[in-house]
Amino acid sequence: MKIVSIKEKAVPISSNISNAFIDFSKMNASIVAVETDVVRNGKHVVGYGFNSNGRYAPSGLLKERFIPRLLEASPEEIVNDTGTNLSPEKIHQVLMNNEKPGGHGERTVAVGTLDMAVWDAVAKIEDVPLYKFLADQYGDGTIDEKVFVYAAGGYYHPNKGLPELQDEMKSYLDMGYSKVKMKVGGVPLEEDLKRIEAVIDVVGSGQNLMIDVNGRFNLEEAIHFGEAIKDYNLFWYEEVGDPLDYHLQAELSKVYPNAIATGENLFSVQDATNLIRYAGMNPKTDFLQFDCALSYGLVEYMKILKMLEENGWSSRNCIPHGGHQMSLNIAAGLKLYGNESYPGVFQPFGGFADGYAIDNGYVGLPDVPGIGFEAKEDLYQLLKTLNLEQKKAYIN
Ligand SMILES: O=C([O-])CC(=O)C(=O)O
Ligand SMILES: [Mg+2]
Repeated sequence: MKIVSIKEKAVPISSNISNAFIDFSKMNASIVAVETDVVRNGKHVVGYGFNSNGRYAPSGLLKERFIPRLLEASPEEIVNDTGTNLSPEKIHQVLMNNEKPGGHGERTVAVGTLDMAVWDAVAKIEDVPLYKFLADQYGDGTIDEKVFVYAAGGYYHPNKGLPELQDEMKSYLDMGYSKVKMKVGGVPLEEDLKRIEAVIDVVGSGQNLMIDVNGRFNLEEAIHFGEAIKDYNLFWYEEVGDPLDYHLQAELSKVYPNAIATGENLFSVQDATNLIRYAGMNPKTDFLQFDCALSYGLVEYMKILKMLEENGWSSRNCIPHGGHQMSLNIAAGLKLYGNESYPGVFQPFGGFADGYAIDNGYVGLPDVPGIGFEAKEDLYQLLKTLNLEQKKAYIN
């Protein structure tokens, strides 16, 4: 069993939305296809992956370093002990060969992108959905039949006033979501409070609303804003300060009484460990948003889950960032609390399988081999363009 070829290209996911820290006018993402020599249904098994939104396509890292490194590995270095499938753990080792610890940078995104494609291929070779493979091999053998998902949006956007913000949130409720998320921290406090109240009017209660600062506030602003919103009793107050400022997080946790969420910009098990050690977060109330596609992939994410367990946290504290099907599979197979979803933005990467409507804030998963990209037509059409280029390359 071997990897025959790996293709990568950068595709745009740009739009004119902004959060409190960045706009998305130049945002893109890498898509990859890992083709194996294993034949299923008369064709080579191909695993697909992509990086989550918020970090740019790591094309250079993939093309110059990680793809050649994986292609140069011998079959013994990448195949499991029984020789029946690829080993994501061994492939992780190969990819991380000659990489120093610390300073994780955006190599974590490159490795996370390839890791997604490897898991897709592994589950396709087993001929089962990834969530089932994870539950059987790494979990307790059972799956969550439906997964909690919330609708993330509420971005700042030119010409978007309160009525437009309310219409957006109404549309998410109409789709079947029960909780929604909006951006804050990009305009003066008074204006954000009006935006929050306008959305609570639509969703009925602060418990149906999350707010996301995208790391904008310093400690004083974090506490001041927290004081102003605490009586709304929001579902969570997200990524309030710089993601690596554990002191800010710890000081905020002392005074803000409701749930806090963070972690989408922590990219390694060591960063996650520091958060749990030093940031004063509460395993009874708080949420962790590590996104495997940005942070060395599921092999690293499982190390994070183990670290959490050792520190008295549960997988049920986790609701990953990114709104992609990879984390949805992890949520169902390894029993997370739920997953993010972007019904209105970052298409075709956000959202789930076609024909699986959201019902009262929960979504089901398709019974197809792999991650399920083939059950999401717009995404599959995009991913397939990698294969077409591969075929052309063979003819030339
Ligand atoms: O706006 C973004 O970068 C996305 C984000 O933080 C989220 O989905 O939580
Ligand atoms: Mg966020």
